[in-house]
Formats: sequence, C-alpha cells, structure tokens
Amino acid sequence: MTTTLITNLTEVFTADAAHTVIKDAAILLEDEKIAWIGSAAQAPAADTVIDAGYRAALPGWVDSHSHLVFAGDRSAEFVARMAGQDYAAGGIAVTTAATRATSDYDLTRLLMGRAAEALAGGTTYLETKTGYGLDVEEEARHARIASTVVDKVTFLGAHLVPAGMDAQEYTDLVCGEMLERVRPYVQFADVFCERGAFNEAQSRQVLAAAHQAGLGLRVHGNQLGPGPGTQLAVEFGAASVDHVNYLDDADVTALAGSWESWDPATRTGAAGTVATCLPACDLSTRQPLAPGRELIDAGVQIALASNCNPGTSYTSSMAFCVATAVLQMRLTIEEAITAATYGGALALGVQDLVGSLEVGKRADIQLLNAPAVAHLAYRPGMNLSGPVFRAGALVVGKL
Ligand SMILES: N=CN[C@@H](CCC(=O)O)C(=O)O
Ligand SMILES: [Zn+2]
Repeated sequence: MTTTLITNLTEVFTADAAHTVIKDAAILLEDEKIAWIGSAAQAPAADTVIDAGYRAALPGWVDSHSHLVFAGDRSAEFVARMAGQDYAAGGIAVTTAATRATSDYDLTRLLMGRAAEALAGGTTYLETKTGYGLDVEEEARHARIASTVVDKVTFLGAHLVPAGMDAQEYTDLVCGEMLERVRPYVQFADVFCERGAFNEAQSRQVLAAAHQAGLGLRVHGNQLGPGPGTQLAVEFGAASVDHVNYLDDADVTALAGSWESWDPATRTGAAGTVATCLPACDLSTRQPLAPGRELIDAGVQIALASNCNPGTSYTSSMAFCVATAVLQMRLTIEEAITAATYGGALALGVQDLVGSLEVGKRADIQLLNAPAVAHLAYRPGMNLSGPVFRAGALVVGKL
C-alpha cells in the first residue's frame, strides 16, 4: 500500500450530506482511495507529500448525461437557432448520417478526444449514450465503442425514428433485436419521450423491455414541452429523468414522492428518480431553465450534467453548468457542486464509489486554480481547472 498526502489546500468542499468545508486542509490517499481528510496541521505522515499550492479541492465532476459518440458538425443548425429557428428532434438525423459514415478507428478517436477534454475540465466519471446509430448494427457498434472509453453506457436507440421507418416498427426493433445486440455493452436504457420523438405508448414499451432485460432506466422528458416523460420515469422507477424543463405540479409531486424513503441527512434508504438539469442545453436551445431550485425545495434529489452533444449542448464544461445553476437557477454554490458530483453519482447508482470526498471513497479529486470553490460561480467563464486525480493518480496537470 502506498500513501500520498495532498496538502496546502485552502479549502476542501467534500460534497458530503452536510456540505462540509474544511479550511487549510489536507487529504490522505491510500492507493486509489481516500483514507483521511482534515486540517493540514494534523495530517498523518505519508510516503509522498504533494503540495497543492494553496488551491481549493472538490470531488471530480460526475457527468451523468452526454452523447459523445458522434461525427460531423451542426454549427449551421446552431446559427439558424440563434437567428430564431426552434430546436427540433429531426436534427439528430444529420448526426446519424455523419456518424454512420465514420470508421471504428475515427469514432473511437473522436470519443477519446471528448473524454480527455472532459477529464481536463475535472470530469472524473463519465456516462455517455448511443442514439446516433438508429439501426441494429450501428447502435451495437456505438455501444461497443463507448464501452471501451467511458464509465457507464446508456442505450438510446429510442432517440429518433429513422426516416422512412414506421414508428411502431422501429420501436419494436429497439425493444427486440437492437436491445439484445447492445445488451453486453450497456448498463442503462433511455427514451426520448417528446413530441417529434417517442410518444407515451412507445416510451412505455421501451422502458418495459429494457427493465425486462435487466437494465437501469433513464428518460429524456419534458424538454420541449409538457408531457408524460417525468411521470413515466417515476412509474418505472427510472434512475433519472433528464431535461425536466416543462414540469407541472403533478410532475414535481411525483418526483418528490419517489424520494419519500430516502433520508438526505444520512444518504440512506431507497433512492428515487433523480431530476437531471442540463443548463448548458437550456441556454443553447433557448428553453426555460429547468426548475432546479423548486425541485430541491420539494425534496427531489437533482443532478447537473453537461448533455454534451452536437445538437443542443456542445460543451462538456461542468464548471459552466455549475456557474449557470448558481447565477440563473438560484442554487447555492454548495447545492450546485453537490448536484454536479454526488447528484450525478446518484443518477448513475455509483454514489458509494464516487461523487463526494469521504473516507473509503475513490480518490477522484479536482483542484481549482483558485482559493475557494465559490470562484466557480464568482468568476464565470474563467478556466479554473487545475490538477486532477482519478482513483488516486494524478492524471491532469503537474504538482
Ligand atoms: N433531446 C434529445 N437528445 C439530445 C439532443 C440530440 C441532438 O439534437 O443531436 C439532448 O439531450 O438534448
Ligand atoms: Zn440527452
């Protein structure tokens, strides 16, 4: 066993249940795990001592929603949107055409580049989805490639009905042969339950088949208008419902109800459906920001994620999401960081492994080139990303 002490930290934001902040702190690592956190003055001896240079530390981001397996460019669509055109699900087809025409080698290289970009920004745990393949061979190929690069893979065959195909026929394919082929590579399945994508009956069919196949569930819900997505997610016990821009009182009540057996003070009990807010996407599509403040106040556990994809949110910057959540969604800095770390872990079911800095957890730690984590929102748009540790190893930057 090797011990490493990271010391001279101005503050450590742990993202534990009490949002504990330790000033003038140090963190002891034993191999890949956190063994001790406390005041630097009381730090135990270690084999190696690393001087953090009076930076603040926080957990690595857990980005629980992205679509990184893609090729091609949709900047023209973005330009048109900024000129007043509405976002429509149909844009997905443009990426599908470009991605289908890209080799395994190039697609892997593109995905690895995006994952490296996220890591450099402090993301130490990453989920990504399929959903630009939209036929059996391509969805299986994208799932296989994703499984070699990211931590969790979500099957999103139910992203868009491909041109020329009947919606019911395609839904049957997603729930049958496609699901079977992607199954070895994925842990979750998702459905884009929205006008222009999959309706309630089709979404139900997808969720039921994925559940039957033993997958965790997620739903893209209530992104472009009111709809059944959120309530379906709760009904099926989905790990998360993502977007949640257009919620009514019944949706919020259903989400809150799913957390009734969860004790937020001890973070124990039965987890409900995490509401994942995607503020970078909301800005890029000019949708109303998800009601993160109201959801937290109602007792719902929320996550913040990048939704990095070429259509609606071409950024993997979790720091940008955190700053937006504080400045525009009225979250406190502690709530926003916790949603982007522990909340993401909860949405992926890995909260015992990552998402907070606590003894026994994996040492996924990002340092900020700033003395306090508040700088993430206080200095929006500035690149404050410093050295990053993943599983106890320094993987970004030098110290
Ligand atoms: N809403 C559905 N899917 C993606 C966008 C996909 C695209 O436009 O390429 C999203 O999460 O925003
Ligand atoms: Zn998405």
